[in-house]
Amino acid sequence: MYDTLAAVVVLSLLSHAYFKRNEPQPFQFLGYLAFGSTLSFAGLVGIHKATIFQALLSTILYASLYLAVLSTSIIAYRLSPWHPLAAFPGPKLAVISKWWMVYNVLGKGGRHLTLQKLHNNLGPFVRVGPNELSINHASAVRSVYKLDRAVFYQATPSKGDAVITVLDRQRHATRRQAWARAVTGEAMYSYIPPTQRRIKQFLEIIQQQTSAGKKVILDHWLSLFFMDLMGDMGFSGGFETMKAGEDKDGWIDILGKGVMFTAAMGQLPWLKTIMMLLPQRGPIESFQNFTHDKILEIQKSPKKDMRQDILSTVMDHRPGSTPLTLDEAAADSALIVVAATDTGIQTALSFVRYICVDQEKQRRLQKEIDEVFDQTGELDVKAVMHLPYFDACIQESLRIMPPGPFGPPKTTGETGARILDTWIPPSTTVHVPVFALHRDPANFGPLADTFIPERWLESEITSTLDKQKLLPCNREAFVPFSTGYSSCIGKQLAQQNLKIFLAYLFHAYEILPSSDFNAKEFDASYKEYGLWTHDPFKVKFIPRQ
Ligand code: HEM
Repeated sequence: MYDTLAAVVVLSLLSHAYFKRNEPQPFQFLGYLAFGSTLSFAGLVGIHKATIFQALLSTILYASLYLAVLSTSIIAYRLSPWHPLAAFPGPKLAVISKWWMVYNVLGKGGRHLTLQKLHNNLGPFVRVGPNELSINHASAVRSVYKLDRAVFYQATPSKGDAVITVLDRQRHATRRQAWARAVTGEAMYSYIPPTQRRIKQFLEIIQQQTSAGKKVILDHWLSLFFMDLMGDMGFSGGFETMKAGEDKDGWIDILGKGVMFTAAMGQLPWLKTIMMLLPQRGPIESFQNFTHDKILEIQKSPKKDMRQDILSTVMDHRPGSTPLTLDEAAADSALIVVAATDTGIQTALSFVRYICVDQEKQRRLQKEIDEVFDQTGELDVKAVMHLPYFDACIQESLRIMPPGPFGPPKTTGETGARILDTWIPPSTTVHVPVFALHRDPANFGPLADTFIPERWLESEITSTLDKQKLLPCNREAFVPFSTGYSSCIGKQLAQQNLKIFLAYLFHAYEILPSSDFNAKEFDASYKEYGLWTHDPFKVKFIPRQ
């Protein structure tokens, strides 16, 4: 008996040594466990002539002992001075298990603040997982962002890869070229007329709500606006949520939950194999049906009739490149909505949130914007792209509340990497905590938590405002769109959408927060789940003369 128990302990320790190098998939591990248990059961019955009941009990005992020793050995190793990341400080629970991060994302929604606090206390390198480091330093940004993507991205709940989840660099580059054709250069300008049509519709709704004396829940209408807009740009139409006054299919909600799911499960990518077995019902299924129909529509349409939308351009592969599979096209379709809606909503919301509480800033902004509208109310789209104060307000909105507060996770791969003159061992996941970086006084001065667009205007820093308070303004530490080979390909399109939308809005209305608005409470309501959630934001629109 004792010999067998000792053998189980040795087997556990040996399998830990093996799994450290060859991490098994969940079903593979269960397969090993089932195989071992079957051997034990058969041996007990066949060789030791045990009864079935005795054999079953003993097998359960051996399996439990095996799992207990394996877990203890893993935890002891992670906490030990022999672990390659032992020199980096971090919370014990984070060092032991990735579930610490999952809890901080799903359980608390306060990961952005947890990371900020940890860095304030422990310095630029913090161990936030058994094999993961958070690196909060402006000079680390470029070295981190040029590394390969971590397996985090493989947790996305879809069968095929979207451009954003492709790990292979060459395949990613080809997919990215197709996206570049769809959302940059000439293509970008073709989206201006549909954008203006949607803005007109949005303004009409605001007018109706305002003349009926209603307060407007801005985030609700922003969600519908960006959803309809991306329906037009992405698929040549298909969403009419503003008209309905609601997202009746629940797609915004479900795609947001998909991001939350990835943010949490990306910590445990092995869980995807299990999750994918669950039946996908409700909004996710109806969204998949929608994209499936659009994909077939594009596949069937003759080339000369190709529509000018993101999906058809992304699917229009060039000679020599592999066409997208149906699953890949479906994954890119979801990305069109995920990448562009919530990021747009959150940026526009932060912009309005900070401008509407400060009349001086709002008047200065409107003065600048009014100059690019003619007498008939027509906007000079080219000119609106080059308004310095407007630009500074958008930068500041993206700095203070970056729509992607957790930086893209990368891996040091098989070779390891040198970051900030520190050697990071192979197979370490590293990321830059964007929220903490953007709010760090080392990068944005003592008023890093305050919305001050002037910090982006060099002329103002040297003249009117107190230099001490606004400097430094470290552009290297400003990464709302990420940077490097996998940075946001839609950056310019995003800025075009936001500028045209916000220019029309502030040209037509003076915007005030509702009388019960409490800035402190509202800001404290922000929770980070890979994307932001917060309390509703109600505003009053006052038509301008
Ligand atoms: C304010 C608005 C936006 C922000 C702040 C933003 C931010 C980002 C960030 C941080 C990434 C890198 C994510 C990662 O690597 O995990 C990214 C990637 C991406 N974004 Fe955006 N984005 C915005 C709008 C858009 C728009 C309008 C589009 C196009 C319709 C778009 C398309 C993409 C795509 C396709 C990628 C993946 C790029 C690649 O894998 O090479 N984004 N975005």
